[in-house]
Amino acid sequence: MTHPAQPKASHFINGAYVEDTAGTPIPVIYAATGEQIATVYAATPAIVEQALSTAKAAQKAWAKMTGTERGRILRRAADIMRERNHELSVLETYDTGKPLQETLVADATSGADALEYFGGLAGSLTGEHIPMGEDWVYTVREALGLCVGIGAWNYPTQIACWKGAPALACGNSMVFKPSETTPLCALKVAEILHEAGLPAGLYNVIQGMGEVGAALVTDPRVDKVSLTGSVPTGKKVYAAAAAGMKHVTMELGGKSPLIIFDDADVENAVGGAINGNFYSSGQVCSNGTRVFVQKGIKEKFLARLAERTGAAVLGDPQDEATSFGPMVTENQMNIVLGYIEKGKEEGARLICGGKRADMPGFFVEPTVFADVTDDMTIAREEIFGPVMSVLDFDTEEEVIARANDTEFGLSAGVFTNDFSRAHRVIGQLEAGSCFINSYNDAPVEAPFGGVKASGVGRENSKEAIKHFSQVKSVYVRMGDVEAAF
Ligand SMILES: NC(=O)c1ccc[n+]([C@@H]2O[C@H](COP(=O)([O-])OP(=O)(O)OC[C@H]3O[C@@H](n4cnc5c(N)ncnc54)[C@H](O)[C@@H]3O)[C@@H](O)[C@H]2O)c1
Repeated sequence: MTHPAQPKASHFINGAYVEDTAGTPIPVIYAATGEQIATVYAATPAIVEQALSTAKAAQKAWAKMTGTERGRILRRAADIMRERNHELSVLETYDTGKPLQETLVADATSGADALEYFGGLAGSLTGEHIPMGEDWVYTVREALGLCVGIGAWNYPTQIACWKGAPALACGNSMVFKPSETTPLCALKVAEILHEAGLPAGLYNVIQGMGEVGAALVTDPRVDKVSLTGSVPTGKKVYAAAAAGMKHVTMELGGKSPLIIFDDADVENAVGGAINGNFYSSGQVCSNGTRVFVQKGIKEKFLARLAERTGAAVLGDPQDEATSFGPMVTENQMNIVLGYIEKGKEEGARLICGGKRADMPGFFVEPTVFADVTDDMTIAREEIFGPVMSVLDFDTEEEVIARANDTEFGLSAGVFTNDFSRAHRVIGQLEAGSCFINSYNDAPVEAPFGGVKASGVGRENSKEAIKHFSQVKSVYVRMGDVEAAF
């Protein structure tokens, strides 16, 4: 019998599901059991061509509609997503292995927030009037044209919406390629957008590995590329886009610092460290995986952290009582286990976890290492799994320098009851998305993105509008033209 997660077809192009079994088969494996639940096929060159030519042809008429008309469709899609939240959350759990307890509140919900927010903004996208004496300049905010979105595997619904919603609000069309690891959810986003009244051809989803992504990025018809992925992929995609002088948004990886001062509330700091390391089994780009704890609070912090981490419920992710799911793939599990072994070898002190869980599926226990030093591999490289490194520090000045000593700059957090210190420290941290006495909140109203190797541009908020549109300026002369001859 066909599994309920199996989509109607692999691709969604020009308002309809499209299949082409000539492409490489991509098995969809449910991470909690290891069983294959669906198959999709990578886009062939013919499918890539169909998606790009459709998106190119549909864009101009869409950009001519008023923002309010475009926004109404996005807001209708948001309503449909909320009505179907349960069904979409179950699918997100099949796609990623993340527990339903999380997906019910984080994924389709966040996707719907983006559609609603950018739907609301669409009618307000205007230019400026700049007086120049008798003359004047006016500016017009215009769409970029055809945008490509490329997704990572940790938030397939959210990423499809965080890229699609602002792109469409500004009058662009999009071809979205989900990660080959989680190909299912973006198809539902496309289906819902069209059900809400989106004209055919404006939001297309095609499947495939890196080479399909590369074919999209290098196509001369494409005006902008928005990637969520790792730093090595980001470097390749950014370079390919630069060769065609295309706009980019790069949402890449991190190794973010979370700094806990002696005067912090211990329960809140432990809660922040758990949210910043173990949510989605640690598969979150903004995670605060270098937890710097001031020496006076260290043992108290570690004791409560170990106690509370012991309360994680590993199990069937479709059971709402489960609070901690598997790694997305067997390969990702092995990468994470490799880092855990490195941590042990390099002399970090294991506080809890530290191995594969004794159950089916790709589960790794939530793991905490203490006495981690700055030069250890687990403190330097992005692990993308449930491995928290706790490092000691003495002074504010010292911790700021150590926190910034990384190529990454996605996020940073500070826990302290001294608010002048909180703002002083955050002001000196090299990171794009920061938190004070909290961690990993990502509301659509707040800009999200990184500095240094963690990325270029911002998603969400009004900032995203700037990255999916461009400004035309028009000088208007009221008098005669003076010329030299
Ligand atoms: N900053 C953010 O918003 C954010 C959010 C989630 C994940 N991430 C990062 O994503 C990474 C994990 O995701 P992943 O393993 O899927 O990343 P990845 O870099 O392996 O792949 C990302 C996407 O890029 C595609 N791709 C690969 N090579 C390509 C090429 N040459 N041209 C075009 N596309 C190509 C892949 O098929 C996939 O869809 C982590 O580093 C994580 O930190 C960042």
